[in-house]
Amino acid sequence: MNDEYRNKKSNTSDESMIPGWNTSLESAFSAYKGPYIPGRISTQHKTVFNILTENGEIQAAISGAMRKVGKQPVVGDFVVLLDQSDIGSYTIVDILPRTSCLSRGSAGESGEEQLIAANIDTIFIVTAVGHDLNVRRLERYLTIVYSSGARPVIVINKIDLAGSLPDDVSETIQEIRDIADDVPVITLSALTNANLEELDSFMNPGETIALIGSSGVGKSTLINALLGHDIQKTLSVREDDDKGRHTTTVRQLFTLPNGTIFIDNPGIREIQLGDSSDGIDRTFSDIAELAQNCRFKDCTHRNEPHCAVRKAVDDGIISQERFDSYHKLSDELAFQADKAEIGLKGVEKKKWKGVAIARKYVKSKE
Ligand SMILES: Nc1nc2c(ncn2[C@@H]2O[C@H](COP(=O)(O)OP(=O)(O)OP(=O)(O)O)[C@@H](O)[C@H]2O)c(=O)[nH]1
Ligand SMILES: [Zn+2]
Repeated sequence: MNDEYRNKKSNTSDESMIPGWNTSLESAFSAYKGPYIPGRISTQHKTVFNILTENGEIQAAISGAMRKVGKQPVVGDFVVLLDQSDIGSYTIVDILPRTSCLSRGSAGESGEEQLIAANIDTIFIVTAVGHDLNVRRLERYLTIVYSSGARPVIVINKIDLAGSLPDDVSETIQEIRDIADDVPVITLSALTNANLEELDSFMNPGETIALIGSSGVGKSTLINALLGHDIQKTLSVREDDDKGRHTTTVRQLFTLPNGTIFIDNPGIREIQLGDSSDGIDRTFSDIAELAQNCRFKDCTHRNEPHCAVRKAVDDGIISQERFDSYHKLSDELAFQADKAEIGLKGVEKKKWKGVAIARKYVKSKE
């Protein structure tokens, strides 16, 4: 634990309750006179936000004026709240200037981009030795991070498995170091904690970090290792949802004992890259493997002669259901890609779990 930070925390004003609050925010906020307090969005619900303030964690919605102009805060935003705590109410009336914004953009005609999180200083791009380790994928993640304005750090997790894999991991890691240029590349194991301390120099008190990377690379495990607890247990908050039902949510913004702030939310987790064939190949690796024996390199396994995949279905090696589902998903992904839609809008998430949707374009931030 950083002593300097501990001292700062124990004897500063109430605003130190707002993780990441600093002097430039202070001066931006000083324009507000009256019953206003600052806060930071910690969790985003449909219309309500959880906000960390000097009065503790509160819930508020945005003002009508903000709604009218389409101003939407996201996790990590520093906001201005109209404090009507005497009547038990707070309203978000403004968003303080952002230092970075992580978004996924649609390349559609509207050019609309979907903001996911704001004011992230550093993004750990997490990958893992094994299937996920891929130079091209990392290049795309780097594009996202660069356009967000945050500083990228490449984290190669599961290094404990390196020795037991058939392929030469060290060669790929060297390739990654080559394309990474001056971006730090850290190899570690979130499971055994090997090399975990190499992340220390990127985790400064008061700075905000987010993790992006494919599902299963170990983002949760890494956060747990850094936190030293089981995060689900530590950070779950029981509260009422928009319909008044009790729910358990995991706080999306939290502070580590050393004062580093982490943002981990579904929107960030859903940033998955890769062209559609990538995702399909991962989900249907058996079919992808067989497809190497099809006569045509671009065989769609429908009508082409000498299709090894259809033969495997005929031979009962691959079930008809699996084959059908493969085609169904390929079609849907192709459709999605054509629309160049980024996001999971209108798609049942469950169905898509584990499938990397084509996220063809990453719009740079405004
Ligand atoms: N061998 C090994 N396994 C690991 C390591 N880190 C995580 N795992 C395992 O990898 C699996 C996935 O880890 P998670 O932390 O759930 O991955 P995630 O990136 O959070 O996945 P999503 O929640 O889907 O985004 C789990 O079974 C972990 O135990 C590691 O360093 N070494
Ligand atoms: Zn084929």
